[in-house]
Amino acid sequence: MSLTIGFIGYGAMASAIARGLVDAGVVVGGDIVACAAHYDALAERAAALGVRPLHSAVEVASAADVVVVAVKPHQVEEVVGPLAHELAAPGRFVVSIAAGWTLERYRALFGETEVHVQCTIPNTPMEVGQGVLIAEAAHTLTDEQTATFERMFEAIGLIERVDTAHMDIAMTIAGCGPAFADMFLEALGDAGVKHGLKRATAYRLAAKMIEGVGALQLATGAHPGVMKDAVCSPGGTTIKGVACLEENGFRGAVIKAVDAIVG
Ligand SMILES: NC(=O)C1=CN([C@@H]2O[C@H](COP(=O)(O)OP(=O)(O)OC[C@H]3O[C@@H](n4cnc5c(N)ncnc54)[C@H](OP(=O)(O)O)[C@@H]3O)[C@@H](O)[C@H]2O)C=CC1
Ligand SMILES: O=C(O)[C@@H]1CCC=N1
Repeated sequence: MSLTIGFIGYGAMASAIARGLVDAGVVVGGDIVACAAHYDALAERAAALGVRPLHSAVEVASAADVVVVAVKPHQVEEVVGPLAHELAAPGRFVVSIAAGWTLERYRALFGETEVHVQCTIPNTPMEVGQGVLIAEAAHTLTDEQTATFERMFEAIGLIERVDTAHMDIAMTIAGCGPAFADMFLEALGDAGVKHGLKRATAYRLAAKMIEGVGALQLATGAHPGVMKDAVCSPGGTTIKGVACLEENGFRGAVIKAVDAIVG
């Protein structure tokens, strides 16, 4: 794809997307430009992929065909607001990954200036081409820009379009969920070590198990309860652990964690 992709903010999520795009062959590192608050640290991080570090957001906005807004949500107004003129250049479009930012908020930010915007929420597994990208159903990309957007992100994950009203809950499941899954992975690793497994072995077993469970559910569409029942042999080992998780409010704790984010 002959495109320049610009990241305004090049932290954890932006660099995961960049790595995914380069490894998937969507672009080469030299087709990516980025800026951050601290130029020297950016230059070091960018070198890993051959990404071109720039000194300011306005330089990124002027150089890129696709501008990815990847600063913290509370910084979008201050950092991206003044760039409306550059972002409105013909052919250019914005992909926002900032939590809580919707098309309506960008419209208010840019006022009269017509900028093509697609709001999204990615997740960290994009780094290895196994991500999810929540995309707001309402957007202002042209058909051609939409095709470019889809070609870019389909290479590194599943694109799931949701209504504006469901952006926050979709973000919580797919965008925040990796941290919950990481905690589960870490806990299984600790338990494995407690019972004598090498840590690396325990993580490998737990990670592949989590990957496989996701793949099985996606392939069969089976109800998770049915999948769980298939593992629990009558009078067997698994049901003892399941009963213990129920006693400790495992599922309730997960639902409460989601409530804590979406309110
Ligand atoms: N992490 C995740 O899993 C996900 C994150 N997101 C969204 O992605 C965005 C970034 O999050 P994340 O990557 O985790 O955060 P990070 O803190 O890792 O990255 C933020 C980046 O913004 C840069 N920055 C700060 N101020 C400026 C500025 N004035 N001009 C240009 N760049 C600036 C920082 O620079 P420096 O490094 O020099 O300080 C850093 O590179 C957020 O909006 C978040 O909601 C969405 C989904 C998932
Ligand atoms: O924690 C955060 O705010 C970001 C948004 C979704 C995942 N990480």
